[in-house]
Amino acid sequence: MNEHFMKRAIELAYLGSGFINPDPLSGAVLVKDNIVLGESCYRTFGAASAELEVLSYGLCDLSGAELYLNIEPFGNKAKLTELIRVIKDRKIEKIYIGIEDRNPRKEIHFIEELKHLGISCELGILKDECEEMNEIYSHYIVNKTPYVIVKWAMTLDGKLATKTGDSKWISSEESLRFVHHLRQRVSAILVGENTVRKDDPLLTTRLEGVQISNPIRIIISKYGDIPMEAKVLQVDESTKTWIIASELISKEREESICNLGARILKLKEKNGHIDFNKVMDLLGRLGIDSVYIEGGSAVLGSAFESGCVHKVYTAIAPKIVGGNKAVTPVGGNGIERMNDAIVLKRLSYEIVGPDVIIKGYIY
Ligand SMILES: Nc1nc(O)c(N)c(N[C@@H]2O[C@H](COP(=O)(O)O)[C@@H](O)[C@H]2O)n1
Repeated sequence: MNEHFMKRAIELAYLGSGFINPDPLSGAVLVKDNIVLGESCYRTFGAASAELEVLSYGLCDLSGAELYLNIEPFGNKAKLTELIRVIKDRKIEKIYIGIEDRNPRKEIHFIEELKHLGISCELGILKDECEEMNEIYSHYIVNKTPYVIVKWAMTLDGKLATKTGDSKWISSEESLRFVHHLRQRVSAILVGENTVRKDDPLLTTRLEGVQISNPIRIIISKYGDIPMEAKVLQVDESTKTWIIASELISKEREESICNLGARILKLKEKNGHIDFNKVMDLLGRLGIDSVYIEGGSAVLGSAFESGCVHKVYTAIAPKIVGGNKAVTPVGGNGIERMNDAIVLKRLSYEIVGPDVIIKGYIY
């Protein structure tokens, strides 16, 4: 039964995806005598917490009730003190918490405070699910650099496109929908200028029947060498674009891109390249907690070589295109010995339509 209510808290928490970054996804379920009395989740950045909201429902007697939270409540001292006061006043008997808040600067240790008050607390129900849903928060709050997720779709023979560069579409409609759920979760989506030139992608989130939030579109383009009519340069309130360029970008290019509403972020070149770790440091400083890299091959090569990738998704479509010139997913210099290969950890597989989606972690 405990897992059942925690599952519901997780489900609710996911409704905040894309709307509350860099705060954690949090859901709350209030239960008494195995009956759900209230449910809430954190869906708007800066709004009241899910826990406080669920406890303020109605005037019914909550003594002996239990509260299910996917993550330890976060926030400043005043907010948490108020929450603890309400929990005590309303005589909540037990609190089940999925995972602790990893914030190294937290002002109140919520679980310890409750224990001092004699309120029972159980930590670790559905821990793995709770960890995964808040992996972005848990990373960013400690490191202040974005959590980096990469994804590519490839054919069964490991190609990103045919030898002519044709890549639409490798994966199925079902896989594409899966991708849009990933886009919804993150603060930024990143591709290289070659992908913009070849695919002219929109890089927005498109999901039917769901309120969507578009990630900021980030394009790595040293000299802003992308067509002015590219879809990613058509910017409005809901579709922001940032170009990461070299400080050597020409004044004219910079002006034309900025006139379209995109923002240019300039970094020093190192050996003719923009250092990926510097990109991540900069984005972290700008409050970007998560970056989802969709390619192409050169950008994925740099991302892996820089060591900044945390999580990988690969959609493998049951198609074979052949050709030595057909590009493969991860470019760059590559390694010499198989023993030095990056080996993904905590692997899982999912059949999505006709494709297989592999998920794994670098760390
Ligand atoms: N999941 C997936 N399946 C394929 O078959 C693909 N070719 C890609 N490519 C990526 O999706 C981008 C297109 O984005 P929009 O739909 O225009 O927003 C493309 O540029 C690749 O990054 N992905």
